[in-house]
Amino acid sequence: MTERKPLMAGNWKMNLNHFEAMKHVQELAFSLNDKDFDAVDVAVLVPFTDLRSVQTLVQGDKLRIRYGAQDVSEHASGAYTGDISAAMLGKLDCAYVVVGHSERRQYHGETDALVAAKALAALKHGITPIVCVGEHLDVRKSGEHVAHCVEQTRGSLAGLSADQVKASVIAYEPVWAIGTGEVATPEDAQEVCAAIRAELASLFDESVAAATKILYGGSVKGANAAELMAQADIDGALVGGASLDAADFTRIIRYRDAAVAAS
Ligand SMILES: O=C(CO)COP(=O)(O)O
Repeated sequence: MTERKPLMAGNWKMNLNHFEAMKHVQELAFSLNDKDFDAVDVAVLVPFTDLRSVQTLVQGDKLRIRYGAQDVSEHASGAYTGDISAAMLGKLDCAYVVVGHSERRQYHGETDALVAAKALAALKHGITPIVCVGEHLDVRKSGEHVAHCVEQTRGSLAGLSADQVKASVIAYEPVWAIGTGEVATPEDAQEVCAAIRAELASLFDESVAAATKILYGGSVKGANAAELMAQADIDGALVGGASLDAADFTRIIRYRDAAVAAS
């Protein structure tokens, strides 16, 4: 039996200014209750410019919503114009930071080695990195998707200790399913998440494989969250578009209700 508490993380991407962020977090907090937070960890991953406002709101109102950023520098400090360090995110009490999202890999040329360095920087400051991996459509069509994602996982965790991997989250996001409405079937998502978990067992040991959360991301909505969450190796979701809608994000967080209704 798995003890992994599900995590539903909303990646807002480049949406919502700090005023809109506060309104959205308030709306989300209003629609969730203690039972939801007891069952599922809920996080919002917001633009840097929203962090301070979200922190003030979450701490002022003692909300159980966690928050974090969408990227972090691999460097500690210095002449890196435009970058934000893990120490800065730590000062804002960020619980999470996304590293290696496919959009950063695609538009900013991020490599597995850089992603691993960013994950290490986050961990050093007590921030959980959400390490993203996933294949493009051509790789999926060639049938190489499992090998590709396993390789990407290995590269993106290079240099992390067993304990550091346990303190991380891995997100499998097939690029062809992101923002397209094209969700991977639960079986497709499970296949890759299981392979990633098996890789953790072979890189480290069974305890690392059993403890590390693996999320699925790519067109997750209230309507499909339950069937994805029914898979043995899927421990939550990294949600883009649907996380901008408090009602739909709430349905995702309450995926168990949909599962009950369907049975
Ligand atoms: O990239 C994603 C989350 O990080 C997924 O985005 P969508 O949920 O909009 O497909």
